[in-house]
Amino acid sequence: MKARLSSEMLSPLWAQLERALSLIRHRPVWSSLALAVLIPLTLALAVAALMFGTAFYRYLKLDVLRIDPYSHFPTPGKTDRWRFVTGNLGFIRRHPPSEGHLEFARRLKTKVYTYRGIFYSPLVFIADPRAMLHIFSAANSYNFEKPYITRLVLRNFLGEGVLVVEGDIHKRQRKIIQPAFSVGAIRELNPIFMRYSRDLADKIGDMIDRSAAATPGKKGEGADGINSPFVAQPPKSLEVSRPGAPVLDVSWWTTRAALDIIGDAGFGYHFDSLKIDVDPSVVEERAGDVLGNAFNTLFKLTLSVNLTRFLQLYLSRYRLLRWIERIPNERKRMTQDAYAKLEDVSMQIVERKKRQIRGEMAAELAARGTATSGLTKADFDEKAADGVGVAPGMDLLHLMMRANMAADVNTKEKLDDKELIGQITTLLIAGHETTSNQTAWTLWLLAGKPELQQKLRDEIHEHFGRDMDHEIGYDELMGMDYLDAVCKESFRVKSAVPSTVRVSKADCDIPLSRPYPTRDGKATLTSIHIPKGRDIFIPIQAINVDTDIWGPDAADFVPERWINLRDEAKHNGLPMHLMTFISGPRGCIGNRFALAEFKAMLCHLVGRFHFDQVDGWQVEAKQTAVIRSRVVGQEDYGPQMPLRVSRIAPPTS
Ligand code: HEM
Repeated sequence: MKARLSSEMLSPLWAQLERALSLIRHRPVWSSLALAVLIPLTLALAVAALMFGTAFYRYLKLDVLRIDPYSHFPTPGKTDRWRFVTGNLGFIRRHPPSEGHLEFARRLKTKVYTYRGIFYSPLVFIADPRAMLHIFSAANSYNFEKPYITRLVLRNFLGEGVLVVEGDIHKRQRKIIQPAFSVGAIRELNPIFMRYSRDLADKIGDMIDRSAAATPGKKGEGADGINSPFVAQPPKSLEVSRPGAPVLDVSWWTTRAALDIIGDAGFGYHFDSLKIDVDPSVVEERAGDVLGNAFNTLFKLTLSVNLTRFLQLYLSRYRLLRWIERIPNERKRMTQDAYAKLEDVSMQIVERKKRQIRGEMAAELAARGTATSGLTKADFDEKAADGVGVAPGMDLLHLMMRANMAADVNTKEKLDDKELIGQITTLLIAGHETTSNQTAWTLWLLAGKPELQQKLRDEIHEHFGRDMDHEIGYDELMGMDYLDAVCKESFRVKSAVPSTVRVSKADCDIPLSRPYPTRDGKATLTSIHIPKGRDIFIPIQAINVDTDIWGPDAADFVPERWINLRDEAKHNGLPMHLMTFISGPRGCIGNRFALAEFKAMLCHLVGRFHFDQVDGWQVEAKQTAVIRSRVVGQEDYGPQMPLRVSRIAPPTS
């Protein structure tokens, strides 16, 4: 029956193929046309038949015969016209990040359900903290990997970095790089965070002052005022700008600051992206920035996914079809070229650091007067833990490489050059748009609540002075209570990475904190059985706004909740009580770095300027790898976070 069904399904395809071949045999003039049109058409039909066949088979198993392990889970049913192609993903995409999933949870009255992805593939949604802690625990983390396609795409520009690798390779890499992110090491980076945050504020101040000095009515002579644009200022923002209170895309500027910070604090590279002139007529591409340019090319190539690329990626999830990804084409050639450039500059950075570190180690050993052959791992662990001896200016890569060069680290444990290069691009991608977008969203949240903005500003002035003329150290920055509450509340309500996905490496059972209803409502689910190879959606943002943990106002931005945390939040077992950075061995290694950098930027911006939302403009979240912002009706301008920025009022006395 099975054989007859499939031959019946395939017969039109064979007929087409035979026609194509006979054209080639009998009419040589047409043979090239046949090759160019009919054979690809036949193959496309074959692929389509395979996919629709798979989708229909899944539908039968899940919803008709109900013989799939997920059949008894609640499910939202049909929400998309092309349900066998996009499952429920169209509905999810039409909503802001996490909102589509939360809407399903509300409709189904549960935090555990399944929905359908591409070609009806079943995904499970689990917004249960106990399940999350189980998945991300040290014991289980490596049984839940990133999906193959995600790793394939990321590998294009992250090479063998810690974000991409899995299993024992990840364990080995993480062990070497972890000490570079210790409190002691981050403390030493504080001057870098502060310096670039001050530069960022100076740039914004410069634009406000130029707009204040504007001659109303004088148009189009460079950024000399209100009638001329500043760099990266869309025309609509220019139209609503006022003298002394221009509307600026703050995310564009925080992204530049974060890029400069990660370049300098991450691996000692100076992007100098904040040095750009605010006058668009003098904007120049920095020809010398090979690393930045190559990275941008790779980023754009990776993000532009047309139908062919989508099919290539989708089919690569099947082991037998992985060769498809290796077929040479123009995109592949461009990707390889850009990566070669990136690799070349990164290798120069690595080589330079190796020479520096050898010199440093020799000097340290000479100063100790010991006869040992080198510094040991304990030397680095000890230093990283208390910060003693982590010399100022030692960037993350420098610390990673020092630990990697310790005399007593087994050669097999060490990171090779390719892996070190992978860490550079990983730092760039993981540590740049995340913090910059988080900062931009926080300014927007504060702009919507001026009284909270002022409360934060008062605390900032207590520490930095009314004119922001004091420098403060890491410990003082971390000790600012209201700032801490604002940052954590922002991480909670606008998590820069709102979700991620994992795949089970083997059949497993995931425990739940409480029972949830089954599909027919007649029984309950007390744990979840996940078959090998199934995708699990990790709802970071949804757990962060769970009313059971955070109370009925969970969706609102209320920094005060951190001053007196609810017991349910206090004991949820997550780092900082949040899902934002997930947890365990695959949790965000840069969370301390992110927090310190974010706080420094916020202090310098809120301490010097007042931020307002633009009347009548609706800012919406759009999910890419991180959540970005755009304005409804101004989608053509792409991601932006326009806010009206003015200098704070001078003291009254
Ligand atoms: C607001 C800021 C940030 C947020 C919300 C954030 C969030 C996350 C999340 C959710 C993951 C796990 C992703 C997954 O496995 O699917 C992650 C991983 C990672 N993050 Fe962050 N991150 C932030 C900033 C940073 C910064 C500043 C750095 C570096 C300086 C960094 C470095 C990394 C690295 C290296 C990983 C991979 C860790 C591993 O797989 O072992 N992140 N981050």
